Amino acid sequence: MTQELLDTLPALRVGRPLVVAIDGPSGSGKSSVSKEVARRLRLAYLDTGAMYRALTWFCINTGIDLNDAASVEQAARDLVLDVSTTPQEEYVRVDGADVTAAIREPEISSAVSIVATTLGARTELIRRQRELIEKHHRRMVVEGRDITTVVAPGAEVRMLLTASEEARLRRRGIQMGGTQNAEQLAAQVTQRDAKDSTVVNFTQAADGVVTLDSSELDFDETVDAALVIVTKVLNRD
Ligand SMILES: Nc1ncnc2c1ncn2[C@@H]1O[C@H](COP(=O)(O)OP(=O)(O)O)[C@@H](O)[C@H]1O
Ligand SMILES: Nc1ccn([C@H]2C[C@H](O)[C@@H](COP(=O)(O)OP(=O)(O)O)O2)c(=O)n1
Repeated sequence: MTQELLDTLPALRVGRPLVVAIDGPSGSGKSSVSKEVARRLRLAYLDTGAMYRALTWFCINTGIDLNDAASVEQAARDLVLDVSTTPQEEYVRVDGADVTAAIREPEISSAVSIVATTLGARTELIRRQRELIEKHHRRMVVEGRDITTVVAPGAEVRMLLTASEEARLRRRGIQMGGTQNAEQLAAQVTQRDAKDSTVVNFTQAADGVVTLDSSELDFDETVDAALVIVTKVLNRD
């Protein structure tokens, strides 16, 4: 999709709200595709998964028992979090410390579901996510697991990005530089999704949510298909 064509869309005019909500399982391409979509549409960008990861990092590093729901919930309220909201730069800071790389470590990937399934912690992070969307005048691509259904069900565009399990495991394996064996990858992708699915549904599209299956598409084709969905949905309204 050419930039010229995108730039002529009336719905993209500065000042109009345009929230693009993208959900999907691990390794489906949410972060990378959403970031590029935000760049092309000149919108802000929020990776909500990074917030769950940052809270997990904070709990582990302050010795909070992840299985103690009340403590995790309190930690969510205490967390001093600064997360980037543009697709041009990526940073996550907790109490001013840069944890951008640390929150991607396998130790965090393995533990994050315990935090993400603590409902009180979700309530607090969802509140912060909505606040960030408002702060950016509702002009933002927001990606995660419950954006289309819970965080921003009123988003102008709602998409479920999927890919076969095989494609998702392969992509994550390449992304981790071949450092993880099949068992470790399954723990970080398939088993994590199974646990996360107990509190949010990101495997089936809710009413009004458009599914984009990227199994047979490469990265550029997926971005293009996502932009086609955005323009179609906006032209329909
Ligand atoms: N359509 C695609 N085809 C091939 N690789 C992809 C595609 N989409 C994303 N990727 C790559 O797969 C990896 C996982 O993508 P990522 O955006 O981190 O997924 P998620 O945020 O859903 O976990 C990244 O290295 C990314 O560049
Ligand atoms: N809106 C969200 C975003 C992420 N989560 C949870 C589920 C995931 O296990 C973790 C980390 O999310 P993240 O998007 O970083 O995960 P992947 O990039 O798919 O590995 O947070 C969530 O429950 N709700």
